[in-house]
Amino acid sequence: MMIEDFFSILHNQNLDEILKTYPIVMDFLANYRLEDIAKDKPFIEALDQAYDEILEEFGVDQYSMLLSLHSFLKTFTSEETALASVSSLTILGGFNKSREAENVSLKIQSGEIISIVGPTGSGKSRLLNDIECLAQADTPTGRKILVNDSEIDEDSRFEIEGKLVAQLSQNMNFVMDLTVQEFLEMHAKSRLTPKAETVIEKCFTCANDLAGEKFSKDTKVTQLSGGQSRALMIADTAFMSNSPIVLIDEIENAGIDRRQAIELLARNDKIILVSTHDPLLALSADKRVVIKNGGMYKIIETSEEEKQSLAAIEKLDNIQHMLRQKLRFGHCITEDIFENLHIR
Ligand SMILES: Nc1ncnc2c1ncn2[C@@H]1O[C@H](COP(=O)(O)OP(=O)(O)OP(=O)(O)O)[C@@H](O)[C@H]1O
Repeated sequence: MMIEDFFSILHNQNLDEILKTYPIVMDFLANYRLEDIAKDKPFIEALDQAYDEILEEFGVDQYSMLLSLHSFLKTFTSEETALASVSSLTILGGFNKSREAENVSLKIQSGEIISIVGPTGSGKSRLLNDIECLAQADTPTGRKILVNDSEIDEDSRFEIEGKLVAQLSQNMNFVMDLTVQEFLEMHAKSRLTPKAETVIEKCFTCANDLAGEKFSKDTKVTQLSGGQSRALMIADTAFMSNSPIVLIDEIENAGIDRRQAIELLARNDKIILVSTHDPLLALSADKRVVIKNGGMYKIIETSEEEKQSLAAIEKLDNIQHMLRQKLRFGHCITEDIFENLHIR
């Protein structure tokens, strides 16, 4: 749908017709306490009648309210389209650091979780970056990213880039001195999130569940620990972003419940790529890409045997977690801990 179509719809169609096609518009109206507005006229005419008080309260005039609804519809429908329309992502091989051809290409279907493994400095983040910018043989690796088997032309590449991909990177540095509540409100507003208050509450509760140490809504985001800010961003991405592709760079250092985080992010048939050194995460994925010297070297499908080994890995992981907690809370590591675990 073209942008100007919405203008003509908003000018010419009665609100009840618009609501039939776009029920989400009710959320927009509710945000401005306009649920009771007359529905048997076009929006601007209905506003004309009795809503001066509300307009004044929100500090907007009728025209800016119209623009706001227009951009709400535009964002909502384009995100819905982006989400609905990505059924696969294909990475066509380019070159490794020695300029040898990568003889591997990978097609990822929606709903799949892919891990990326390889030594430090081998090129895992580079692969994520290629996907984030929807590379078209114009990055150091020469890789090409296809969406639904098609190349992406220049215009749509920059238009869809931000909507298609959400990235959680290793360093979450907040520059603005906002509280957690203000930060979530700002995101909800900029993404025109329907039912913003409920979603903000969900994000906050979920971030606190994921993070080892609790924080409050009044905590400044600049004061959150690495793990807490990562947890906040994961919850934010899970509940407020409609991007069909989520890229995660090394979640293991974050001090949060990693598997819970991945499961949360993988809702709604999203494509998830996670770069990791963590066996638990690597084997929780459907497939893993092994990176060597900057190139995709192998794709390994997680076998049944490997999946069954996850229970044992989880036990080891719990032991690590228990040791970490003991150290964190000032306890000493003694022989009897290992004897009780039958490790010695
Ligand atoms: N195929 C390639 N061609 C040229 N340069 C590459 C290629 N792959 C990776 N690089 C470069 O190698 C460097 C290290 O890569 P990257 O940061 O992706 O490694 P990593 O595996 O994520 O490391 P870590 O595990 O330490 O986070 C980067 O400068 C990256 O741009």
